[in-house]
Amino acid sequence: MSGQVIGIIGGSGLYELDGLTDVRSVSMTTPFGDPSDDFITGTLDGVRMVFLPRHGKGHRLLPSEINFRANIYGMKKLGVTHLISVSAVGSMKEEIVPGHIVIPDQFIDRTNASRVNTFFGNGIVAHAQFADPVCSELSDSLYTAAQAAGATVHRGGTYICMEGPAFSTRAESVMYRSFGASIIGMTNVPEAKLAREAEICYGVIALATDYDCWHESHEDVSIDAILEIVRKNVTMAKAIIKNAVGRIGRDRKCSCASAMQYAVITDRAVIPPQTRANLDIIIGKYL
Ligand SMILES: CSC[C@H]1O[C@H](OP(=O)(O)O)[C@H](O)[C@@H]1O
Ligand SMILES: Nc1ncnc2[nH]cnc12
Repeated sequence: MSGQVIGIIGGSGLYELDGLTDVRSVSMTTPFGDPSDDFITGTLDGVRMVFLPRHGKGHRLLPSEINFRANIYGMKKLGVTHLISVSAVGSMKEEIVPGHIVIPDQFIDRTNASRVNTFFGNGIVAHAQFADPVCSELSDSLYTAAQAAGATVHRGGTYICMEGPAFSTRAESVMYRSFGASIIGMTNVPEAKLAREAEICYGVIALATDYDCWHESHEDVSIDAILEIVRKNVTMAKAIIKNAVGRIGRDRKCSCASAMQYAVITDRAVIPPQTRANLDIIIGKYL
């Protein structure tokens, strides 16, 4: 059994993983509240895995209702070193055709303050570096895994994260294109920020499902159209995950595992005991 533990957060249409052995369901409450659902742990090709459906089983949670902190805390507590987000996204570029896969390398955050996207506060201040918001090593593995699964895959691109739940207006969609966005979704930015704070490598497998509402010769985005593309591609998404598992190295050569080493500015002597206790699993080694 290898040292790495791979977490998968399944997005719209991915509510379970195939092929796991030694499967267990882990129910957890955290100092930050309840995760989206029970975590499913198991082994895939000799690698320990943890799976969580982002919106809960049966897709019960709005993007704004997801307790991202509890989800990432739970992943960290279960030993996850590499976290893969699987997400349905709108395409903001002609060449990213519905059915294609994108491995994004940048984000633009258009969510609002209703999303809690940090473990800090309550007497402790830290500022993580976020210039490169995904792990490039993990993203390389996802890219080659997607190619091996036969996907048409785009390496790099900017994911714009909107609040939702309503889809964008046409004016917003056109504006996001002028920002240079490649894809649009509602979930990945809080997750990426919290994964960085928890020193977990984070990478994204984004499945383009629609052209949002900017494309003059395509239908405006609808749930029907998204689900049709997701259903057609869920087997491929699972194949990409399976291929990726064998490609993710045991040794982390990236800087994700020490991302918070110099990030905490607060005088250790004034950190409230409860705040310190809540953060023990996340960055206790620096406190
Ligand atoms: C079901 S359409 C909109 C919904 O799908 C995406 O979710 P996820 O990232 O979890 O796959 C998008 O972000 C919206 O939450
Ligand atoms: N067009 C879109 N906008 C936001 N989230 C999405 N998820 C899938 N398609 C989307």
